[in-house]
Amino acid sequence: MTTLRIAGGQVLGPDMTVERADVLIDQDDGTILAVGDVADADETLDASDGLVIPGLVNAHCHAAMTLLRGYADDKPLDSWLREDVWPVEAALTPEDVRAGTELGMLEMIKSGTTGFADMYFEVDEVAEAVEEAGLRARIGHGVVTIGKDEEVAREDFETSLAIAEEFDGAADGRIKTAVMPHSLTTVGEEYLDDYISRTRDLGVPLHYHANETRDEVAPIVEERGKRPLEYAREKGMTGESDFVAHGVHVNTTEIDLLAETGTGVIHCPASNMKLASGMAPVQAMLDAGVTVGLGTDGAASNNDLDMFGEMRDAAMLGKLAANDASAVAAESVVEMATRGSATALGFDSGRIEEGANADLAVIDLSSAHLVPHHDLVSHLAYAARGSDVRHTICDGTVLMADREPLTLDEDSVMENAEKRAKELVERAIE
Ligand SMILES: CSC[C@H]1O[C@@H](n2cnc3c(O)ncnc32)[C@H](O)[C@@H]1O
Ligand SMILES: [Zn+2]
Repeated sequence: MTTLRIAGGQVLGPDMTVERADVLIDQDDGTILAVGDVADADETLDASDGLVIPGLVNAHCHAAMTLLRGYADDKPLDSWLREDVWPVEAALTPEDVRAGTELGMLEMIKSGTTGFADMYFEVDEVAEAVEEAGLRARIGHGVVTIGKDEEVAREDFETSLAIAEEFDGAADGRIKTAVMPHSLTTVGEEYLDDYISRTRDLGVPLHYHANETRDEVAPIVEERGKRPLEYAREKGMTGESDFVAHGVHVNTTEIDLLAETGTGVIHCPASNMKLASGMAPVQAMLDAGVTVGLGTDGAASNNDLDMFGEMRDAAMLGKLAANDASAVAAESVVEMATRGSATALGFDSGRIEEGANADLAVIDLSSAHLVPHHDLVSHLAYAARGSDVRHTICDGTVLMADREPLTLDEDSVMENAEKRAKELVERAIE
């Protein structure tokens, strides 16, 4: 057995308390062996002046959309997608998706994220990139059927199922999959019965955008006389392993439905603010017992993949939404970004405890904006930044040490993404 000791730091425990401790990792099976005073190990990573936290889990994103960062801003969801994003995405090549995914993962590793969920296209490229970068991910091919002939729409769903089957368990189990219909309005009902039942046979989760904007909820209510998540339940799309992105416009019946079925909700506060989609009732969902995780969404609607920013946004927006300064408190957002997201994605991560996946980040506490150290959980939620991350470890492997990424070549990833992004946009607007 090869062991790694993260030594000399303070450690954030699963109950959100902070204690002085070392963390011992079994690098062969990628799990935490012990938390406490650890005498010896094959290798040591220094965490003095640091706080060891569970690696953050970005539970909803489209990593390759880093190529569209800053390409189209200041519009609402529907026109942003139809006028700007979808026309460019139509010109994406597999190499573009690879380059954008690598850039997204570089950004995530640098800011202490060790796991993510990704809905996009060219997923075989995404899978290879995840394997190379060393992160943990639940990935899937996003299906859109509106505006497509039946044959093409069915092909899209077949791709999503085939990808889910092929890559589940890849990269030594770091990669898991899901079938990912884009949303309840962009996928036709005529396809759901068949493909949802085949997803269940495959035994993988479903992940889709739901209740993101008022404009998306209204037609479902008008046409079907029921709320979107009631429609989703009727179609068999809610359950313990399933997770929806956004859940902004959910009423009390839908909140109860989410809690009863165990369906996870991934809160994306920055994207919801930027596209003016609305304020999710996060405290009400937490009070009802819904599993709530946190996600950045794509970098084109955020515009970064920094989960520290997302925690801060979630806390701030949660208070406004509830009209209550005590709502969505620091502990709640840290819990959401770690265990909440990990649970929603089905990862045994998000907690520093013997037996859990060794997915960790070490935060450097020595910067001016983190002094004094009254309450380190408060700092994680309100004051820390992605650039405070010193080391990132996933599955027992060190992905970044002393701010130097080890699995991705930082300069060439950035250079390639810059070039591909420029050529992509030129091709798309030709
Ligand atoms: C079919 S792959 C995923 C698809 O989703 C698009 N997308 C990015 N952000 C959002 C969002 O906030 N709501 C809905 N859809 C979104 C992305 O551009 C891809 O086309
Ligand atoms: Zn999204």
